[in-house]
Amino acid sequence: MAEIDIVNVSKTFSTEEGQVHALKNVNLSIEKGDIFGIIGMSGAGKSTLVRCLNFLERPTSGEVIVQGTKLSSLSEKELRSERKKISMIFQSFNLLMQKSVLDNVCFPLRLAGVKNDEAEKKAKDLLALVGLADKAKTYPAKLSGGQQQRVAIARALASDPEILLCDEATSALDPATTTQILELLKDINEKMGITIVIITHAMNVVSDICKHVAIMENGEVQECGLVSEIFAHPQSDVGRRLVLKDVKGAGLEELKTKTIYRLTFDHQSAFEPVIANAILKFNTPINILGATTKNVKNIAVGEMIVGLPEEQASDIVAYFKERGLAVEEVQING
Ligand SMILES: Nc1ncnc2c1ncn2[C@@H]1O[C@H](COP(=O)(O)OP(=O)(O)OP(=O)(O)O)[C@@H](O)[C@H]1O
Repeated sequence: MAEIDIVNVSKTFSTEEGQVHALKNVNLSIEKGDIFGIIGMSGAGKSTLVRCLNFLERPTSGEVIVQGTKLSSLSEKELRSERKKISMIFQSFNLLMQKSVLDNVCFPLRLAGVKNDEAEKKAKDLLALVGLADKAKTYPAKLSGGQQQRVAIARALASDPEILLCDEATSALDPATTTQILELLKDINEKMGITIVIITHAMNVVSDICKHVAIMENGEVQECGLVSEIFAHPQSDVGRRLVLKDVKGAGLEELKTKTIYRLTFDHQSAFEPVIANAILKFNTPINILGATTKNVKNIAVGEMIVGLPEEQASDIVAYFKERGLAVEEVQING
Protein backbone atom coordinates (compact mmCIF):
# COMPACT_ATOMS: atom_id res chain seq x y z
CA MET A 1 0.00 0.00 0.00
CA ALA A 2 1.34 3.38 -0.97
CA GLU A 3 1.50 6.17 1.61
CA ILE A 4 -0.45 8.50 -0.69
CA ASP A 5 -2.40 7.51 -3.79
CA ILE A 6 -3.75 10.22 -6.03
CA VAL A 7 -6.30 8.64 -8.34
CA ASN A 8 -7.69 10.52 -11.33
CA VAL A 9 -7.74 13.82 -9.46
CA SER A 10 -9.13 16.81 -11.32
CA LYS A 11 -9.75 20.28 -9.96
CA THR A 12 -11.69 22.96 -11.79
CA PHE A 13 -12.11 26.51 -10.49
CA SER A 14 -15.00 28.64 -11.69
CA THR A 15 -13.87 32.21 -12.16
CA GLU A 16 -15.42 35.32 -13.72
CA GLU A 17 -13.34 34.63 -16.82
CA GLY A 18 -14.63 31.07 -17.02
CA GLN A 19 -13.47 27.68 -15.82
CA VAL A 20 -9.83 27.01 -14.94
CA HIS A 21 -8.81 23.36 -15.14
CA ALA A 22 -6.00 23.47 -12.57
CA LEU A 23 -5.63 19.66 -12.37
CA LYS A 24 -6.59 17.18 -15.07
CA ASN A 25 -6.74 13.48 -14.21
CA VAL A 26 -3.64 13.38 -12.05
CA ASN A 27 -2.49 9.91 -10.97
CA LEU A 28 0.45 9.52 -8.59
CA SER A 29 1.57 7.02 -6.04
CA ILE A 30 3.93 8.12 -3.25
CA GLU A 31 5.62 5.41 -1.20
CA LYS A 32 6.20 5.59 2.55
CA GLY A 33 9.61 7.10 3.40
CA ASP A 34 10.11 8.61 -0.05
CA ILE A 35 11.22 12.14 -0.81
CA PHE A 36 8.94 12.91 -3.73
CA GLY A 37 9.32 16.05 -5.82
CA ILE A 38 6.52 17.72 -7.77
CA ILE A 39 8.06 20.17 -10.20
CA GLY A 40 6.68 22.49 -12.84
CA MET A 41 6.68 26.05 -14.07
CA SER A 42 4.39 28.70 -12.60
CA GLY A 43 0.71 27.83 -13.04
CA ALA A 44 1.35 24.11 -13.65
CA GLY A 45 -0.99 23.15 -10.80
CA LYS A 46 1.57 22.19 -8.13
CA SER A 47 0.08 24.20 -5.24
CA THR A 48 -3.42 23.07 -6.11
CA LEU A 49 -2.24 19.46 -6.08
CA VAL A 50 -0.47 19.78 -2.75
CA ARG A 51 -3.57 21.41 -1.23
CA CYS A 52 -5.63 18.48 -2.50
CA LEU A 53 -3.30 16.07 -0.67
CA ASN A 54 -4.69 17.16 2.70
CA PHE A 55 -8.09 18.26 1.36
CA LEU A 56 -7.45 21.94 2.07
CA GLU A 57 -8.80 21.93 -1.47
CA ARG A 58 -11.37 19.29 -2.38
CA PRO A 59 -10.81 17.75 -5.79
CA THR A 60 -13.65 18.25 -8.27
CA SER A 61 -13.33 14.53 -9.06
CA GLY A 62 -11.03 11.66 -8.21
CA GLU A 63 -9.71 10.33 -4.92
CA VAL A 64 -6.87 11.10 -2.54
CA ILE A 65 -6.07 8.00 -0.48
CA VAL A 66 -3.74 8.46 2.52
CA GLN A 67 -2.50 5.24 4.14
CA GLY A 68 -5.45 3.41 2.64
CA THR A 69 -8.10 5.93 3.76
CA LYS A 70 -10.12 7.77 1.11
CA LEU A 71 -10.19 11.38 2.33
CA SER A 72 -13.54 11.93 0.56
CA SER A 73 -15.15 9.32 2.82
CA LEU A 74 -14.32 11.19 6.05
CA SER A 75 -16.51 13.53 8.09
CA GLU A 76 -15.07 16.99 8.88
CA LYS A 77 -14.07 15.74 12.34
CA GLU A 78 -12.39 12.63 10.96
CA LEU A 79 -10.64 14.77 8.35
CA ARG A 80 -9.25 17.08 11.05
CA SER A 81 -7.83 14.07 12.82
CA GLU A 82 -6.43 12.59 9.58
CA ARG A 83 -4.78 15.93 8.79
CA LYS A 84 -2.68 15.63 11.96
CA LYS A 85 -0.64 13.04 10.08
CA ILE A 86 0.19 15.65 7.46
CA SER A 87 2.20 18.81 8.23
CA MET A 88 3.10 21.58 5.86
CA ILE A 89 5.80 24.20 5.43
CA PHE A 90 5.66 27.15 3.06
CA GLN A 91 7.82 29.62 1.15
CA SER A 92 6.80 32.44 3.50
CA PHE A 93 7.45 30.44 6.74
CA ASN A 94 4.09 31.65 8.23
CA LEU A 95 5.46 32.18 11.75
CA LEU A 96 3.65 34.11 14.47
CA MET A 97 5.82 37.22 14.64
CA GLN A 98 4.58 38.35 18.09
CA LYS A 99 5.55 35.04 19.66
CA SER A 100 8.99 33.74 20.57
CA VAL A 101 10.56 30.89 18.66
CA LEU A 102 9.71 28.50 21.51
CA ASP A 103 6.07 29.64 21.60
CA ASN A 104 5.81 29.21 17.82
CA VAL A 105 6.85 25.57 18.13
CA CYS A 106 4.65 25.04 21.21
CA PHE A 107 1.62 26.53 19.46
CA PRO A 108 0.27 23.36 17.77
CA LEU A 109 0.98 21.36 20.92
CA ARG A 110 -1.01 23.75 23.11
CA LEU A 111 -3.84 23.69 20.55
CA ALA A 112 -3.84 19.91 20.86
CA GLY A 113 -4.18 20.22 24.65
CA VAL A 114 -0.63 19.18 25.57
CA LYS A 115 0.37 20.49 29.03
CA ASN A 116 2.70 23.48 29.10
CA ASP A 117 5.83 21.86 30.52
CA GLU A 118 5.46 18.83 28.27
CA ALA A 119 4.94 21.09 25.23
CA GLU A 120 8.01 23.16 26.11
CA LYS A 121 10.18 20.10 26.55
CA LYS A 122 9.13 18.73 23.16
CA ALA A 123 9.55 22.13 21.50
CA LYS A 124 13.07 22.46 22.93
CA ASP A 125 13.99 18.98 21.65
CA LEU A 126 12.70 19.92 18.21
CA LEU A 127 14.60 23.21 18.22
CA ALA A 128 17.75 21.25 19.04
CA LEU A 129 16.97 18.89 16.15
CA VAL A 130 16.79 21.80 13.69
CA GLY A 131 19.94 23.42 15.14
CA LEU A 132 18.28 26.32 16.96
CA ALA A 133 18.57 25.26 20.61
CA ASP A 134 20.01 28.68 21.50
CA LYS A 135 17.21 30.70 19.83
CA ALA A 136 14.22 29.61 21.94
CA LYS A 137 13.62 33.07 23.41
CA THR A 138 14.34 35.00 20.22
CA TYR A 139 11.54 36.49 18.10
CA PRO A 140 11.28 35.47 14.44
CA ALA A 141 12.06 38.98 13.14
CA LYS A 142 15.57 38.63 14.57
CA LEU A 143 16.24 35.45 12.59
CA SER A 144 17.52 34.94 9.06
CA GLY A 145 15.23 33.36 6.44
CA GLY A 146 16.94 30.01 6.82
CA GLN A 147 16.55 30.11 10.60
CA GLN A 148 12.87 31.07 10.26
CA GLN A 149 12.33 28.08 7.99
CA ARG A 150 14.03 25.87 10.61
CA VAL A 151 11.52 27.14 13.20
CA ALA A 152 8.69 26.37 10.76
CA ILE A 153 10.09 22.85 10.31
CA ALA A 154 10.30 22.33 14.09
CA ARG A 155 6.71 23.53 14.41
CA ALA A 156 5.60 21.23 11.58
CA LEU A 157 7.21 18.26 13.36
CA ALA A 158 5.57 19.05 16.72
CA SER A 159 2.43 17.09 15.86
CA ASP A 160 4.46 13.95 14.99
CA PRO A 161 3.39 13.95 11.35
CA GLU A 162 3.98 10.98 9.07
CA ILE A 163 3.96 13.15 5.96
CA LEU A 164 5.57 16.57 5.46
CA LEU A 165 4.42 18.71 2.54
CA CYS A 166 6.87 21.44 1.51
CA ASP A 167 5.37 24.09 -0.79
CA GLU A 168 8.29 26.03 -2.35
CA ALA A 169 9.95 25.87 1.08
CA THR A 170 13.35 27.03 -0.19
CA SER A 171 12.23 29.48 -2.88
CA ALA A 172 12.86 32.54 -0.70
CA LEU A 173 16.32 31.37 0.36
CA ASP A 174 19.78 31.89 -1.14
CA PRO A 175 21.55 28.84 -2.66
CA ALA A 176 23.75 28.08 0.38
CA THR A 177 20.81 28.29 2.81
CA THR A 178 18.70 26.21 0.40
CA THR A 179 21.33 23.47 0.56
CA GLN A 180 21.32 23.54 4.38
CA ILE A 181 17.53 23.34 4.60
CA LEU A 182 17.46 20.48 2.06
CA GLU A 183 20.11 18.67 4.14
CA LEU A 184 17.92 19.13 7.21
CA LEU A 185 14.88 17.72 5.38
CA LYS A 186 16.94 14.74 4.19
CA ASP A 187 18.08 14.16 7.77
CA ILE A 188 14.51 14.28 9.06
CA ASN A 189 13.42 11.84 6.36
CA GLU A 190 16.21 9.40 7.25
CA LYS A 191 16.04 9.69 11.03
CA MET A 192 12.28 9.89 11.48
CA GLY A 193 11.07 7.99 8.41
CA ILE A 194 8.74 10.86 7.47
CA THR A 195 7.51 10.84 3.88
CA ILE A 196 8.34 14.20 2.29
CA VAL A 197 6.58 15.77 -0.69
CA ILE A 198 8.42 18.75 -2.15
CA ILE A 199 6.74 21.23 -4.45
CA THR A 200 9.25 23.29 -6.40
CA HIS A 201 10.01 24.99 -9.69
CA ALA A 202 13.76 24.35 -9.29
CA MET A 203 15.35 21.21 -10.72
CA ASN A 204 18.35 21.51 -8.39
CA VAL A 205 16.04 21.06 -5.38
CA VAL A 206 14.75 17.85 -6.95
CA SER A 207 18.16 16.54 -7.96
CA ASP A 208 19.60 17.35 -4.50
CA ILE A 209 17.24 15.32 -2.36
CA CYS A 210 14.30 13.72 -4.15
CA LYS A 211 14.17 10.04 -5.04
CA HIS A 212 11.13 10.29 -7.30
CA VAL A 213 9.73 13.22 -9.22
CA ALA A 214 6.55 14.10 -11.09
CA ILE A 215 6.86 16.82 -13.72
CA MET A 216 3.72 18.87 -14.22
CA GLU A 217 2.52 21.20 -16.92
CA ASN A 218 -0.95 22.63 -17.60
CA GLY A 219 -2.50 20.67 -14.75
CA GLU A 220 -1.19 17.33 -16.01
CA VAL A 221 1.63 15.02 -14.98
CA GLN A 222 3.89 14.89 -18.04
CA GLU A 223 6.29 12.31 -16.67
CA CYS A 224 7.05 10.64 -13.38
CA GLY A 225 9.76 8.32 -12.11
CA LEU A 226 13.16 8.02 -10.47
CA VAL A 227 15.03 11.33 -10.39
CA SER A 228 18.25 9.66 -11.55
CA GLU A 229 16.51 8.30 -14.66
CA ILE A 230 14.55 11.42 -15.52
CA PHE A 231 17.64 13.55 -15.01
CA ALA A 232 19.60 11.44 -17.50
CA HIS A 233 16.74 10.80 -19.96
CA PRO A 234 13.94 13.33 -19.70
CA GLN A 235 11.12 12.13 -21.97
CA SER A 236 8.76 15.11 -22.03
CA ASP A 237 9.39 18.54 -23.50
CA VAL A 238 8.86 20.19 -20.13
CA GLY A 239 11.22 17.66 -18.52
CA ARG A 240 13.95 18.54 -21.01
CA ARG A 241 13.35 22.25 -20.49
CA LEU A 242 13.54 21.95 -16.69
CA VAL A 243 16.70 19.85 -16.79
CA LEU A 244 18.31 22.28 -19.23
CA LYS A 245 17.26 25.38 -17.31
CA ASP A 246 19.62 24.10 -14.68
CA VAL A 247 22.62 24.32 -17.00
CA LYS A 248 24.29 27.65 -16.52
CA GLY A 249 25.93 29.77 -19.17
CA ALA A 250 24.97 27.76 -22.21
CA GLY A 251 23.31 30.74 -23.92
CA LEU A 252 21.10 28.25 -25.70
CA GLU A 253 18.41 30.73 -26.75
CA GLU A 254 20.84 32.52 -29.01
CA LEU A 255 21.73 29.42 -30.97
CA LYS A 256 19.83 28.94 -34.18
CA THR A 257 20.88 25.35 -34.70
CA LYS A 258 19.06 22.16 -33.86
CA THR A 259 22.14 20.01 -33.34
CA ILE A 260 22.60 20.66 -29.63
CA TYR A 261 23.00 17.68 -27.32
CA ARG A 262 23.10 17.17 -23.59
CA LEU A 263 25.54 14.54 -22.38
CA THR A 264 25.51 13.05 -18.91
CA PHE A 265 27.95 10.75 -17.21
CA ASP A 266 28.49 9.81 -13.61
CA HIS A 267 32.25 10.49 -13.58
CA GLN A 268 32.86 13.89 -15.05
CA SER A 269 36.54 13.25 -15.74
CA ALA A 270 35.42 10.71 -18.34
CA PHE A 271 34.06 13.52 -20.55
CA GLU A 272 37.44 14.84 -21.44
CA PRO A 273 39.00 11.87 -23.25
CA VAL A 274 35.71 11.09 -25.00
CA ILE A 275 35.30 14.64 -26.32
CA ALA A 276 38.98 14.96 -27.23
CA ASN A 277 38.98 11.59 -28.99
CA ALA A 278 35.80 12.44 -30.89
CA ILE A 279 37.38 15.68 -32.13
CA LEU A 280 40.40 13.68 -33.39
CA LYS A 281 38.37 10.81 -34.85
CA PHE A 282 35.82 12.97 -36.71
CA ASN A 283 38.29 15.75 -37.44
CA THR A 284 35.73 18.37 -36.50
CA PRO A 285 35.27 20.94 -33.74
CA ILE A 286 32.86 20.12 -30.94
CA ASN A 287 31.42 23.21 -29.38
CA ILE A 288 31.17 22.91 -25.59
CA LEU A 289 28.33 25.26 -24.58
CA GLY A 290 28.16 24.46 -20.90
CA ALA A 291 29.33 21.94 -18.36
CA THR A 292 28.55 21.28 -14.76
CA THR A 293 28.60 18.58 -12.11
CA LYS A 294 25.58 17.82 -9.99
CA ASN A 295 24.97 15.68 -7.01
CA VAL A 296 21.97 13.53 -7.93
CA LYS A 297 21.07 11.34 -4.96
CA ASN A 298 24.67 11.40 -3.73
CA ILE A 299 26.10 10.40 -7.10
CA ALA A 300 28.24 12.98 -8.91
CA VAL A 301 26.73 13.37 -12.35
CA GLY A 302 28.61 15.31 -14.99
CA GLU A 303 26.58 17.19 -17.54
CA MET A 304 27.76 18.84 -20.72
CA ILE A 305 25.93 20.70 -23.47
CA VAL A 306 27.62 20.44 -26.87
CA GLY A 307 26.96 21.70 -30.36
CA LEU A 308 27.77 19.20 -33.11
CA PRO A 309 28.20 19.77 -36.86
CA GLU A 310 24.88 18.79 -38.39
CA GLU A 311 26.18 16.37 -41.03
CA GLN A 312 28.21 14.31 -38.51
CA ALA A 313 25.92 14.61 -35.52
CA SER A 314 24.39 11.12 -35.67
CA ASP A 315 27.80 9.41 -36.00
CA ILE A 316 29.25 11.42 -33.12
CA VAL A 317 26.20 10.70 -30.96
CA ALA A 318 26.61 6.97 -31.64
CA TYR A 319 30.29 7.29 -30.67
CA PHE A 320 29.38 9.01 -27.37
CA LYS A 321 26.78 6.36 -26.56
CA GLU A 322 29.23 3.52 -27.23
CA ARG A 323 31.49 5.11 -24.63
CA GLY A 324 28.82 5.15 -21.93
CA LEU A 325 27.55 8.71 -22.13
CA ALA A 326 23.80 9.30 -21.99
CA VAL A 327 22.87 11.60 -24.89
CA GLU A 328 19.72 13.68 -25.29
CA GLU A 329 19.00 15.96 -28.19
CA VAL A 330 18.06 19.45 -27.04
CA GLN A 331 15.30 21.07 -29.07
CA ILE A 332 15.96 24.75 -29.62
CA ASN A 333 13.15 26.76 -31.17
CA GLY A 334 14.08 29.02 -34.04
N1 LIG B 1 -8.58 29.54 -6.00
C1 LIG B 1 -8.39 29.61 -7.31
N2 LIG B 1 -9.33 30.16 -8.12
C2 LIG B 1 -9.17 30.22 -9.45
N3 LIG B 1 -8.08 29.76 -10.11
C3 LIG B 1 -7.12 29.21 -9.36
C4 LIG B 1 -7.20 29.11 -7.95
N4 LIG B 1 -6.07 28.52 -7.49
C5 LIG B 1 -5.31 28.25 -8.57
N5 LIG B 1 -5.93 28.66 -9.70
C6 LIG B 1 -5.42 28.53 -11.08
O1 LIG B 1 -5.05 27.18 -11.26
C7 LIG B 1 -3.86 27.08 -12.06
C8 LIG B 1 -2.79 26.34 -11.27
O2 LIG B 1 -2.39 27.13 -10.16
P1 LIG B 1 -1.37 26.64 -9.05
O3 LIG B 1 -1.21 27.75 -8.06
O4 LIG B 1 -1.79 25.31 -8.54
O5 LIG B 1 -0.04 26.48 -9.91
P2 LIG B 1 1.46 26.37 -9.41
O6 LIG B 1 2.09 25.35 -10.29
O7 LIG B 1 1.49 26.13 -7.94
O8 LIG B 1 2.01 27.80 -9.76
P3 LIG B 1 3.00 28.75 -8.91
O9 LIG B 1 4.34 28.07 -8.94
O10 LIG B 1 2.98 30.04 -9.66
O11 LIG B 1 2.40 28.84 -7.53
C9 LIG B 1 -3.46 28.51 -12.40
O12 LIG B 1 -3.99 28.80 -13.67
C10 LIG B 1 -4.15 29.34 -11.32
O13 LIG B 1 -4.44 30.63 -11.79
